Amino acid sequence: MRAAVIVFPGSNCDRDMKVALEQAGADVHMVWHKDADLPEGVDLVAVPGGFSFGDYLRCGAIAAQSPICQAVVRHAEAGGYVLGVCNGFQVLTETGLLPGALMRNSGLKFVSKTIDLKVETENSAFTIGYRAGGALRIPVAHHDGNYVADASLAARLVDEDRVAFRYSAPLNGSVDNIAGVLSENRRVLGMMPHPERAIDALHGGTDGQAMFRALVEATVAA
Ligand SMILES: NC(=O)CC[C@H](N)C(=O)O
Repeated sequence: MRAAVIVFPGSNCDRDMKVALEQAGADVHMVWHKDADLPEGVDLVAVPGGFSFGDYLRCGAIAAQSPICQAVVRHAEAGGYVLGVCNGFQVLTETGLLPGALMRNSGLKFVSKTIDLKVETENSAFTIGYRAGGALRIPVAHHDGNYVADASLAARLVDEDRVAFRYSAPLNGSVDNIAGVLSENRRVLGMMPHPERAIDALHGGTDGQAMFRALVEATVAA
C-alpha cells in the first residue's frame, strides 16, 4: 500500500502516523502542504494531528486552504482512502469532505489522556479489524474536539451507519459522544482519538494497530 502523510506548518503527529503506517507494511511518502499533487498511485492519504497554522482562525481552517487539500479532495472523490486524525479530522470537516464541525471542548480545557472508545461499526476498511460494540483504549489530546452536528445530520449519520466510534463516557461535549465519522462512501474517516499513538506496548497499548493493518489489507486486496 502506498500512503501519503500530509505535513502542515504545526503538524506534530506526522511522523507518528508514518511509523504506524510503516509498521503495518505501507510505503509512506511525506507530502508538504504546498505541493499541488499527491505522489503517483497513492491509496491512502493520512492527515495527521497537530496545530496546523497555530490553530488560528479555527482549527484546520487555514490548512484546508493549502494547495494539497485540493488534491486530497480529488483523491477522495475518485474513491481513495483518507484518514484524518485530530487536527486532520478538523481539516477534513473544513474541506467539506466530512460533515459537521469540531468546536471548543465543552469544558473549555485541553484534554490529554487515554480513554475508552467504543467501536460502532465494522463496516469500513478502517474498522473491519475491530468488533462492533468492542472497546479500545486510545489516547486523546485536543481542545477543539466537540463534534457538532444538527439533529438531522446526527440522525442521518446513525441511519447510514457512519458513526465509526463513540467515547464511552462524555469527554468534550460531542453530540451523542461521537468520536469519529465516515463519509458517504465509507472511505474517508475522521476521528479525534489518536490510533497512531497506540501501536506499541511502550505506548501503553496497541489497540490502534488493527486499523492500520486493516487499511493495508484493504488496499492490497483491491
Ligand atoms: N492533537 C491534535 O491534533 C490537536 C488538534 C487541535 N489543535 C486541538 O487542540 O483541538
